Amino acid sequence: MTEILTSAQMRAIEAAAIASGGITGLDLMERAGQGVVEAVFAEWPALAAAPHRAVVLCGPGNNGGDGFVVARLLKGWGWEVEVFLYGNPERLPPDARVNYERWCEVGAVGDWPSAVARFSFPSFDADYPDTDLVVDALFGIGLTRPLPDEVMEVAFALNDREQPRSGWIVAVDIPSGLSAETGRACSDGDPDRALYCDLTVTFHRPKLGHYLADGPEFCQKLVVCDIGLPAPGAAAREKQVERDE
Ligand SMILES: NC(=O)C1=CN([C@@H]2O[C@H](COP(=O)(O)OP(=O)(O)OC[C@H]3O[C@@H](n4cnc5c(N)ncnc54)[C@H](O)[C@@H]3O)[C@@H](O)[C@H]2O)[C@@H](O)CC1
Ligand SMILES: [K+]
Repeated sequence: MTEILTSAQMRAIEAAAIASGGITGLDLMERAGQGVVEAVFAEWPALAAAPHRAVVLCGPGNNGGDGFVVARLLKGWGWEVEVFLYGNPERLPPDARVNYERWCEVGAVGDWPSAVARFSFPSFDADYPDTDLVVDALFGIGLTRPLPDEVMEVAFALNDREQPRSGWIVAVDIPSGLSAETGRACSDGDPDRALYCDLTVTFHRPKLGHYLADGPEFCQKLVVCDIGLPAPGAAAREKQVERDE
């Protein structure tokens, strides 16, 4: 049976693994980004066959940090990558900040008004070449309140599937706007206040929100990626082995 976690359980597992000294948050973030790229290439082999164009939307927390890793890795594959940050780079949490800096060594970061302009009609339609992949690294399991209006401006454009110029959309951990606990958009009643994705790549174990309520519709295909965290009960088993020796 698949084990499904709450956000709090996932945080506790990550914190325990980091505290044990076996792995750093930065390692986990790198593996998360690698897992997203691998899942994208496995899902759409044509994207792995030659460099394409991506837009990476990064948020103000560690989900955004995963996005900077994905951007750097895709650039390493020869892709053309545009990155936009919703938030203040000075206030990124430490691991996300490191990956922001690493990205800045190889590419530019647009601010959020530029992202809104990028996806506004009619410029989205007329002024920009097709994008093959949008990476949603805005909010993950840390989303605590409804998506801000300026983020929804971009999400509405991407959710409009009559305008297929954005290519495939991959969600890092969970589609932005969706509660990892309830599977509903964090909103005061608008069920569409989240980003509809084609592929969702989550880490270690699925979360409740991937399966409950509207979760499956927002996530579409769900891939669970191993980022090197211990399996449930592993710590207890290790202690048992120590006692037996
Ligand atoms: N070491 C780690 O903690 C790891 C975290 N990972 C990634 O980190 C994510 C969790 O990171 P965080 O806990 O930083 O959370 P998020 O990155 O999901 O978002 C938290 C940030 O968004 C802000 N926020 C929340 N709701 C908002 C709203 N409606 N409007 C504006 N700002 C809002 C919070 O104040 C905080 O700054 C996971 O989903 C996963 O993608 C992975 O890299 C694996 C390792
Ligand atoms: K996300």
